[in-house]
Amino acid sequence: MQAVAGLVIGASSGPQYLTGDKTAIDAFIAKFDVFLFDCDGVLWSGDHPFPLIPETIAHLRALSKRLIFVTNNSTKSRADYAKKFHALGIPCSEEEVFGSSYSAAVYIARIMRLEPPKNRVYVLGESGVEQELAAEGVPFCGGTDPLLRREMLPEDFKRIADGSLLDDDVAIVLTGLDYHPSYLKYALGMAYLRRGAHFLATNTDSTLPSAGTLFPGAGATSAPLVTASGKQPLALGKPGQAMMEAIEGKFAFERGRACMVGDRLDTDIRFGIEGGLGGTLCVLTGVSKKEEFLGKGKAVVPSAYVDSLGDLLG
Ligand SMILES: O=C(O)[C@H](O)[C@H](O)COP(=O)(O)O
Ligand SMILES: [Mg+2]
Repeated sequence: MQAVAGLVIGASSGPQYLTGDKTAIDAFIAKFDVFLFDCDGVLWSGDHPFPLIPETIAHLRALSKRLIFVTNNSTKSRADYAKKFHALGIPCSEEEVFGSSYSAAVYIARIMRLEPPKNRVYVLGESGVEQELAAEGVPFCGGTDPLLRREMLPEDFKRIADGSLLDDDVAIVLTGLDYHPSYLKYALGMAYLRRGAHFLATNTDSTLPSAGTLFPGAGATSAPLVTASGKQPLALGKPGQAMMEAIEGKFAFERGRACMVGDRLDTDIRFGIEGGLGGTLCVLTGVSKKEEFLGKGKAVVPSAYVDSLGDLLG
């Protein structure tokens, strides 16, 4: 069974527990041609891969499964991720990575298509966002600009109010996971939103699983701007279906033969279920715990779950 509140799909026998059951694991894998893999909390925790990840990925490739790595972590570009995969010994090509920073850049460049010069993006986030915007030819400012990594000075209030510190070509404010937030960066973001800029986010995950624990996520680093502006951003990562359409457009797969593998119910599993995928697999090495989906009346329930991704080796 997999479900989102009010929408129940398949037999109501609850999610299948696969760990240790080789027959069930092989039968589950055989149902799918394509696996969409979340990254943080599934493949690794920060820079620490979970056990047997390279072997599991190689096993699925040997079964001719197509693999797409779908992460909400916007701090890295697809090129950065290909390097990380390589460094961790996980076979993967840049083409197989689809991150929320890429999703946002594609949405801005190919869907919004704002006319220059008033098409610049003010970024609250890290270099992954900037790299993907640059790859799509979208101009940007803010982000990793070292001039913004400083204290807010008294004269900054006046210069933001009179517009002399603002870029008149900014038409979009885009937030992502930001490891360098500052009052100045929020004040500039607020000023652009008050001027009518579109408010977008790569993702709004509340927490980031890393080093075996949880840290503030992208949603936490953009929250001050949400509170100050009273506006909610359009999120272009999971569980948003704009990302699913973009992935399907790029990889052309049959949704019924695809499985979403993730550690987070409100992003990964919801993404797979609302996307009408054939199945969802929850991995218990990250954010969500089995108590959150076992038992009656649970809002988001995966098709199956394992303790760790390496359990798929049986
Ligand atoms: O705060 C964040 O951005 C998220 O915690 C992080 O992006 C999650 O990445 P994912 O699990 O989708 O790879
Ligand atoms: Mg995750």
